[in-house]
Amino acid sequence: MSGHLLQLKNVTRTFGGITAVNDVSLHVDPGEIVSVIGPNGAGKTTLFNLTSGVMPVSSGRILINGTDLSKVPPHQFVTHGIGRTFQNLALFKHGTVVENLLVGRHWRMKTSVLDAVLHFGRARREEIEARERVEEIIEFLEIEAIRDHVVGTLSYGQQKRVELGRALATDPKILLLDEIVAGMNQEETEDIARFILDIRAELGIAILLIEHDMHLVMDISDRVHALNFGTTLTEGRPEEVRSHPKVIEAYLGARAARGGGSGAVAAAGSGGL
Ligand SMILES: Nc1ncnc2c1ncn2[C@@H]1O[C@H](COP(=O)(O)OP(=O)(O)OP(=O)(O)O)[C@@H](O)[C@H]1O
Repeated sequence: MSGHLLQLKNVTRTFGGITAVNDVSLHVDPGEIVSVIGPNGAGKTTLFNLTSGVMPVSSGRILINGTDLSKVPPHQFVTHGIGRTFQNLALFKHGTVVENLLVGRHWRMKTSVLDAVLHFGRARREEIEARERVEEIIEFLEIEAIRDHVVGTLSYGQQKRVELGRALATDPKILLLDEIVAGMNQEETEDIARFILDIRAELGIAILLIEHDMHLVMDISDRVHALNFGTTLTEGRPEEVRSHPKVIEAYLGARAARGGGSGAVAAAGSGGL
């Protein structure tokens, strides 16, 4: 058994002729905040999709607390403690904040519909627990004022916070955050940074994040894993990775290929890469 909370061992994913993720190994220990960085197309989202069970690996292994997830059906990754947010909001826009958070909770509840009929008492207890947990998360994320608002009417920053809440409602051991601050203003970004640190400190949840915002990466990460063309460039403490020649080259190469700077490159540049 490995001592790591999450461990990816030589993970590869191909799409036809494209190797989106190529022999990547990484780990996250309890209480750690680890970031995955890399220019557009580096394989970050694919790596997240593999880690959260959205798609299977072509080869390699993913372990959580030493348990190999290769035989675990995708929808059960969540019951093994892997929670995530998505790059494009994946909330139920017509539902309220509370309803969206309850959906997250239900993803990990044990009671099936048949169980609910046969064991009404247990189902009811779980439902009460779910509502209590959702209320705790609402308080934690300071979204009491919008708890009964329809999600589609909320600002983008608020919706992102609800998505964070829905992922927390699954009671993850590790939370995968896919570009959580993309499209946010500075104030919203600072709020999210604070929540990420609080999630680790107060809830004891480890975090793996994909992030283009280099200020955020440098501020909150314990370790950074840099990818390019699906392959690990380097891994280490934020300042080591930022100044690593291969990382600088990858970002400059991406900028040159694009004929300027945007997205990852601009963010990386502004972060002093
Ligand atoms: N479903 C798919 N089918 C075919 N190719 C894919 C698929 N998903 C990703 N790819 C390819 O895999 C490579 C890695 O893509 P991925 O989206 O993982 O990169 P990324 O680092 O997340 O990029 P970005 O920063 O733009 O989100 C790209 O070349 C992409 O075109």
